[in-house]
Amino acid sequence: MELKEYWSDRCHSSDFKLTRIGFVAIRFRWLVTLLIIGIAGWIAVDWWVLDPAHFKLIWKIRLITGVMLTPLLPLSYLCKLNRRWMFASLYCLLGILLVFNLVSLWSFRDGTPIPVGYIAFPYFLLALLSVLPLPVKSGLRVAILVTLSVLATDYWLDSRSLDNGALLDRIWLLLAFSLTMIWVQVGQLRMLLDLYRESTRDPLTRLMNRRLFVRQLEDVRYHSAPDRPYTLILMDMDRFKRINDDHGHLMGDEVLVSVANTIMDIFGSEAIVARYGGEEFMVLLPDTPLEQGQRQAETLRLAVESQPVENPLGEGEVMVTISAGVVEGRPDSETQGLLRRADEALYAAKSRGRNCVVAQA
Ligand SMILES: Nc1nc2c(ncn2[C@@H]2O[C@H](COP(=O)(O)OP(=O)(O)OP(=O)(O)O)[C@@H](O)[C@H]2O)c(=O)[nH]1
Repeated sequence: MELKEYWSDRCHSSDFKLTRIGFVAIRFRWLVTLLIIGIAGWIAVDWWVLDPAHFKLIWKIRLITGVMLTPLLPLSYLCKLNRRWMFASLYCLLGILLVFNLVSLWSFRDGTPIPVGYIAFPYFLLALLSVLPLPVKSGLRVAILVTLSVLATDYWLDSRSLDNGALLDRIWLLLAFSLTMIWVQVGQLRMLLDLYRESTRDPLTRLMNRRLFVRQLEDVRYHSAPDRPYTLILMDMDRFKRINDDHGHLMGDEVLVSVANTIMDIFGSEAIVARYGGEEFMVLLPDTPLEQGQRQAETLRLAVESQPVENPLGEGEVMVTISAGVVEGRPDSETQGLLRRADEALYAAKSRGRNCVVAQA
């Protein structure tokens, strides 16, 4: 877990970004629904608390705010598409609510005592926004926007209210609520990151699992240009059952981890590597033609063959080999068809006696 993951979403994987945005979209929709009901429903309280002349004005302000918030409900379905839509929706919501805060406080400019619900509104808003799993940078932006808008509103309506200790008091409260909001937001982001990793990583090798790999494959396929093919390598350990039977499952696990490390060493961060099944690994090489992918698979095969794995119980070493099937994909290749072809190429490699690479155009 790195600190920069909490500071900004720039270092999150594109798949996690989409997962988080989908999560934010759902919470955002609930937030808007509650705000519409709450802001409009508060009319009943105002009818009870305010004098009739004031009530005549304030119920209209509340109703207009409710109506202005309504388009954010359909917008929340767009906001799950990408982060730009997400932030546009969030700032629209903030804009409407801060204007509501300004106009409703302005309606008390004649000196009528302001009910506590109106004074507390910006703090309530910060508390509500803590339900969104935002990184610190986004939380800070929201907090600064709310703080500046509240101080500007106060200054505009009554510059004396910010004299002496009043300004410090306001800033202190806003700071306390902002920090709490950011703290809760980051806590949720951390929980989401943990759950995401648990559901997309293989616990033994820490490589991505099949579910995430297929999503990544679809993403690469979608973004690849017609003249820039990508290559898929499906590899399987040879006679792995025998390793388990002869040396025990602990040794089998050690071999899987060792091969996973070798794959990462050979392909580096350019490739998308997954543990595809029990003793199967998959490598996706974006922007790589078949011949190049075949050469890299051969390099890997030789590397695995030349590195015997030491038994963790200190009972000697085990020789390991792999077989691999290599296929090339284009933007119009169907995901399932591509995976089936890779499986057929691997089957061909096994049929040829194992410890070999078979490429199929
Ligand atoms: N230790 C260990 N074994 C596993 C794991 N996942 C699957 N296996 C074992 O992998 C073995 C796969 O055996 P088979 O499918 O028969 O294939 P194989 O023995 O490798 O033979 P070929 O693929 O035909 O070369 C099974 O015995 C599984 O129990 C794991 O996480 N750890």
